[in-house]
Amino acid sequence: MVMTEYPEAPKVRGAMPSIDAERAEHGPAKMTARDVSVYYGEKQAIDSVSIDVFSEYVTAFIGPSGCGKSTFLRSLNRMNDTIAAARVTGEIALDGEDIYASGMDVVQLRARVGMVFQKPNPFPKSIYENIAYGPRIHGLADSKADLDVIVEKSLQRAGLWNEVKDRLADTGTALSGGQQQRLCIARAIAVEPEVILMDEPCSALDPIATAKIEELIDDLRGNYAIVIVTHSMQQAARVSQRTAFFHLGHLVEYGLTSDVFTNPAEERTKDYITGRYG
Ligand SMILES: Nc1ncnc2c1ncn2[C@@H]1O[C@H](COP(=O)(O)OP(=O)(O)OP(=O)(O)O)[C@@H](O)[C@H]1O
Repeated sequence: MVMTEYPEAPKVRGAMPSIDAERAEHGPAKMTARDVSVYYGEKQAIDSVSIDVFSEYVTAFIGPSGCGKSTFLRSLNRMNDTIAAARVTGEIALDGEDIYASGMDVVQLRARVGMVFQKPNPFPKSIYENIAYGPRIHGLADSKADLDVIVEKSLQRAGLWNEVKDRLADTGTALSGGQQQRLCIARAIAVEPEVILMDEPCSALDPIATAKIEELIDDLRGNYAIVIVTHSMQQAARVSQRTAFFHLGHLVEYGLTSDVFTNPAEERTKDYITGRYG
């Protein structure tokens, strides 16, 4: 189903004029959310959030604990479907197509909109198999040779190839935490996603492994729309070009990262980035 075009940018205060200008330059957003609310049973966790996500940028979701960042992130590839009490209203589109439409193939959607979790979660299989599994089930390889190429390319892109090329048969769970997280990123990349959602991907990692993931995010920028939930404002400032500030289930402000951090439009954003709560 093709959804309505949205000529107007979502009505959120912040640096929208700049985003409007870039939208004019880059064309339509990769993903659009309009009036999205998410409930867990009776409890509302997200209230009428509208946002555009572009392929050209890394977009950071920031805000105090419990404000709904992860909930909203999970609604972008229907991971909330796996939570029985969760209900999503409003519209979310990928290239203009309603991802909650009844005919949507959710397995295919989650390949197009991949996800990397807080805690690295490689399959308890070999490094090779961790990467090969997705392309195989999605029919992206015709032969073992094709699969070998995909595995190598994905590990290269995730900056892990040189570290693991001689031990592809070893189990993925035997790698260090940072390597496991890069393996998970390689696994997401292997099925040729258009969007990669990252839910606090560095929170279980030490500073060196964190720096490597941040470098990797920067390398991947522009090839995929990347959305990252982070508790670290320094990280948001380092890796993202767009920042969305959430508070109590609302999207308070969304704009250029540089503007959100140096000249926020909203008092609540200012209080958060200056450490008055959170
Ligand atoms: N599976 C669930 N069932 C019921 N309520 C939930 C569930 N997951 C989250 N919530 C509630 O929804 C609200 C938003 O939670 P969410 O985890 O999305 O926030 P967050 O901003 O990502 O928090 P954090 O930064 O602490 O991870 C919270 O009140 C939380 O308790």
